Amino acid sequence: MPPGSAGPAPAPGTPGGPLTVADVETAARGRLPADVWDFIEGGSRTEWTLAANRAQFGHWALRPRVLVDVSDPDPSVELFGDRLAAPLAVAPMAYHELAHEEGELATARAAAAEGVPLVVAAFAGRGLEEIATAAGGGAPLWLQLYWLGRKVVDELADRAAVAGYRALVVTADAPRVARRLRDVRNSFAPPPHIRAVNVDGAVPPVTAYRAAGASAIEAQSRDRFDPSVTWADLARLRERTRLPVVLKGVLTAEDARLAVEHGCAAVIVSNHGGRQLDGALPSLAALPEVAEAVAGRIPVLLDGGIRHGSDIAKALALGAQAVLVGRPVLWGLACAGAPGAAGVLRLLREEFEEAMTLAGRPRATDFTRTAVTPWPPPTWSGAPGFGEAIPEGS
Ligand SMILES: Cc1cc2nc3c(=O)[nH]c(=O)nc-3n(C[C@H](O)[C@H](O)[C@H](O)COP(=O)(O)O)c2cc1C
Ligand SMILES: CC(C)CC(=O)C(=O)O
Repeated sequence: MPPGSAGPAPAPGTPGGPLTVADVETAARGRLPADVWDFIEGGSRTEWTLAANRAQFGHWALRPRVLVDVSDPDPSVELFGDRLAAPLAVAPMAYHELAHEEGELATARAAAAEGVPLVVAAFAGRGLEEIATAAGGGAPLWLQLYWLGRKVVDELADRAAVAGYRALVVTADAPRVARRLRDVRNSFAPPPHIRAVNVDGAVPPVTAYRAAGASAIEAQSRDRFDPSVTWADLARLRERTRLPVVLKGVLTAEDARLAVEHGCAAVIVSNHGGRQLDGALPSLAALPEVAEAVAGRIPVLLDGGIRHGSDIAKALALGAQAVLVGRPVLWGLACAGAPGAAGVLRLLREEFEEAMTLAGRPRATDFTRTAVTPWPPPTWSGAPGFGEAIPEGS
């Protein structure tokens, strides 16, 4: 069944529509071909990191304050000179047309409707200029880059600046794409009509790497990603562009300090949604050490496993200024195109606003370290083990 062929499912916020991100996930599953579902949903190798990302939110509890005036909660935050409606952005994801035929154009409209940034992937299926037109100035756009050689990176960076993008996001955790067993079993390749148009010409289409018993995406990355890049390349890019350069895929204090020293405008604490180094620590677990190392010098963002407004609150309390959300946006797209993706973003913002109100923290910046406590308390015997799975849909 091609995506969207069953007609749109109700978007979150519409009568009878999904009430949670988990509801959207369930609805999306029935609407996507099995191999596309696996590509979106899956992680690398044993998928331990994928599960641990989610589980880690269950190891912190919110500490609500009472009798605070919460009559006018304000979830907005500022990043790179733009005011965001919530401390939320759409994480970069390749090939949105896998979820909906309008692809990134629909996502751009959704982000604009909700007033949050969209990070456009280097492997987007639509031109970065037409995505900017679809956003219509309503959403700040940031462009994600892979190390595809200096010429490609420079050209994309220049095009982004001309098209009004507000930042570059350099993904550092993928010298090549990890082995994702679901994609290997499915011999996964995107269908030929879905093309990474912004890098076409410079990179052979992913379908050229289609082979039985292999992931075409992994094969393409082994052929075309440059695994020799270092901090010096990042510094060179930063000197060359006037856009802020954000480093995505930082999980340690050491790399956070280097990112600051090399002039990064922000770091994104991320393990690529459990799709790269399996066994890497969950992003929420890495957040406190990164925030401490950065010490307020640049913004710290986080992605991986954000599924509830309370997850956003916990991430902010542990040192993030904002979070990015990945898969849920594709689920929303698969269900109902732009309104579906917008509905997911709105749901997360509304849940976050509720958490602010009920936790007695009326501004996003009120979620400081005292807003959370480890759970269960470390002294408890029989505390669940680190990384223990939490129930499906929680
Ligand atoms: C289908 C899919 C494609 C992705 N493509 C990219 C990409 O092209 N570049 C990138 O930096 N990260 C990519 N990511 C990782 C996301 O940016 C993000 O780190 C991750 O999805 C966050 O976790 P979450 O899905 O649990 O919210 C992708 C993730 C998914 C699910
Ligand atoms: C085209 C791929 C490299 C996209 C990606 O980063 C991912 O699937 O996680």
